[in-house]
Amino acid sequence: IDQELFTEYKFSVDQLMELAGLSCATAIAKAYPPSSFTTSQPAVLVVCGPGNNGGDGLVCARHLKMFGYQPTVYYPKRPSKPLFEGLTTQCKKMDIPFLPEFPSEAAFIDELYGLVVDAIFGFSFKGAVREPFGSILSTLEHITVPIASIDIPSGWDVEKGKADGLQPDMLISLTAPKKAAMHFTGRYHFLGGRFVPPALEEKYALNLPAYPDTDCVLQLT
Ligand SMILES: NC(=O)C1=CN([C@@H]2O[C@H](COP(=O)(O)OP(=O)(O)OC[C@H]3O[C@@H](n4cnc5c(N)ncnc54)[C@H](O)[C@@H]3O)[C@@H](O)[C@H]2O)[C@H](O)CC1
Ligand SMILES: [K+]
Repeated sequence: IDQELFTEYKFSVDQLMELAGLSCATAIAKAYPPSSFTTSQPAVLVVCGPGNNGGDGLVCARHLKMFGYQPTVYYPKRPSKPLFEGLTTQCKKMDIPFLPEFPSEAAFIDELYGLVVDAIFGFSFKGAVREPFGSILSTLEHITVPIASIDIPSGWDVEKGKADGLQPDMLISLTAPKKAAMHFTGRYHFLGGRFVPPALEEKYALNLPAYPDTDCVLQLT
């Protein structure tokens, strides 16, 4: 589906990433309004990985800032491609800080942030997790503040999930929930990425639920 959106339907990655990231920020604003934060500021740590899932995270961070949150980004592996360089510059010019190092202890994250956005890996994650992401995921497994995962909880097999892996409080499935979403036990499951043309939806019998009027997200659970 992802391939066909680009090759047959002539969407650019930038376009879909913008809609995906906007969906994520919108879903987060619905589940965790700034007034629900117990930290002095609605501070959000957005952890971005090396692929398009990380790009969704950068877009999400920019929209969160627009929505009145205080996002901070951690982006350790930055591809040298205009798309990611552009998204990084846009965030920096929005005064979104980029952490030089990942907090060494889970307690530091709990103290400073009210929410963590997991934009590390999406549907292309495979095999055993490589550094620096192994240590990052180990730390995230021990935090107590909620985690909102973009598309798939990072480190999970896209179909089988990972019983002893990250257990996010929120999942924002993009385009359509992946099979692993069956193993999601958190409080909020949203669908985002309202960009699938009806012909493509029919071809793969996606059977997507209807989004409410003009909304870019739909709460599933
Ligand atoms: N059509 C859509 O639904 C859209 C989805 N988007 C988002 O894109 C991701 C998928 O992006 P992709 O670039 O294909 O890959 P990932 O971000 O999932 O990760 C690839 C990245 O990670 C590295 N990697 C893979 N396995 C490992 C590992 N075991 N250890 C360490 N690193 C690993 C790999 O080398 C790559 O660098 C999808 O989920 C959505 O979030 C788009 O925004 C567009 C529309
Ligand atoms: K993720």
